[in-house]
Amino acid sequence: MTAPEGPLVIGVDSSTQSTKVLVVDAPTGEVVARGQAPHTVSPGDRRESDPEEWWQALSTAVARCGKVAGEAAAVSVAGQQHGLVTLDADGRPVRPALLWNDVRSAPQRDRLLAGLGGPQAWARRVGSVPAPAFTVTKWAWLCENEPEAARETAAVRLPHDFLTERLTGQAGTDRGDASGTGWWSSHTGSYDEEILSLAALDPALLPPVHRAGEAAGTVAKTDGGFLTPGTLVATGTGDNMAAALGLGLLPGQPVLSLGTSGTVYAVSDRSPADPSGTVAGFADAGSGWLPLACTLNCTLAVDRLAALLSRDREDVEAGGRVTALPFLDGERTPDLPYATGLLTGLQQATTGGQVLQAAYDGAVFALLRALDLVLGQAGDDTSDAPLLLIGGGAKGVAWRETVRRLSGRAVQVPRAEELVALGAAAQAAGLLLGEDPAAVARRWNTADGPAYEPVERDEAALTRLSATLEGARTLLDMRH
Ligand SMILES: Nc1ncnc2c1ncn2[C@@H]1O[C@H](COP(=O)(O)OP(=O)(O)O)[C@@H](O)[C@H]1O
Ligand SMILES: O=C(CO)[C@@H](O)[C@H](O)COP(=O)(O)O
Repeated sequence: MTAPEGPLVIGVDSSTQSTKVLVVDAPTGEVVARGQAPHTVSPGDRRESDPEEWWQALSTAVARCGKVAGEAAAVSVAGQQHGLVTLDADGRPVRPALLWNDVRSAPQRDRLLAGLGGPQAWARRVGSVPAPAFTVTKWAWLCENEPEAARETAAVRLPHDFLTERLTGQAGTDRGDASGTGWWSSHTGSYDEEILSLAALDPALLPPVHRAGEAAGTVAKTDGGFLTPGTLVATGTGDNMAAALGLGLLPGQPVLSLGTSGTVYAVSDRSPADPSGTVAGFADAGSGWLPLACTLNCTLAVDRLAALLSRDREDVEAGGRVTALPFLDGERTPDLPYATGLLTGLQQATTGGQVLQAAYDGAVFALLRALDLVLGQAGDDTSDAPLLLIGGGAKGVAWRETVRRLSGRAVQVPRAEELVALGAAAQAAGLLLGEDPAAVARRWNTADGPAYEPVERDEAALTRLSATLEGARTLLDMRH
């Protein structure tokens, strides 16, 4: 079978909760088909998923797009960042992948920080101070807790590398996703041997890092023949880098993404280095950078509180003095990996709707607190730019109104949904057409959507949240 010539391309978003696939017309950006399939994440303290399930989900989601998927000339896979995928000599997972939101590697993170001379040394060297999300901390956890699994590992991959390699039969990653490992420097654009040695990871286990715009290969063969052999495969990238591409983002445009993770970021022409560790100095999927802060408790935490209160997620009420820090899974921003959720200010008159609103406030507060630092690292004036609101939560009125009230900024909600998959599609289209993927996305007008005027910032709520966070630090830092 010969590979199709286009104009269709496929963009894949293999994120925490599901795989989403879009078949897109490369010249116009029109989405002609979409498919989705869920993932399983282990409950309790572990956050693990089986990479084989991602591969199956990819096959199912492509099949759900219908026959048109077989007509695509190029494909690109974006994936949740940081996850540690360990493969044996036959390319089979040695164990389930340790995901970005698994905080069990917090003690190993602390030791790695000290081993290199503290947070400043890490920021200077690789652009980021690793959180327990970073792959390097997960590898250290594996070596310490499951040394046999570490010994059996013949290849270390990120989620999107694993899927791309399954498609092409060739190892490779990209600079965006590599910058979330902790062992690749976004300053020098190379693996850091001293850090690899500190983490006891053999560099031979790692994939080569493709340059932006390079092909990762072509579809070699797929189990169910779900993509046509010979189809071009772009490098792919991390999901946040893909969303930035999908928006055709330019410096000076801040983004707030509401998904399983909450993220705030901007693209930048300068290489970030935040010694406080709040801002990760990621590389983007092109030749620039993506200073970003990420929270662990966003849509799932608020949905969980809504479920506990037996309320619809939109059923919020204003008023009262209740304050919530919804750190149900520990938290990364602020850096409180051992935290649990906190509710304070409950009174006889407090209503369930006010408690739910407080959960939204707490989740958004954590992101907005980090946004100023992100924009400081990016270094571009964003004062006139609306905050671009994306991710599954951007569909919700309660999320949008909370962001407006606590930020005091204008907000724009792109009409295009699935910006991660669209960014991957733009990468595939860029490869097919020989164009810059971000320029392709700008031509597709993916950021267009309703704009909402600024409203007065709710300083009283922000002050209450700051005071609660500072007052409860000891409690939130306590190991349970
Ligand atoms: N209409 C909606 N209103 C508010 N939130 C929504 C809506 N639809 C989906 N969501 C939220 O979106 C989240 C998934 O977001 P998404 O960005 O797809 O996640 P992921 O991080 O897995 O990519 C769900 O946890 C859900 O809470
Ligand atoms: O850890 C980060 C960013 O550093 C997360 O943003 C992950 O990339 C997971 O993303 P989602 O599944 O929530 O999209």
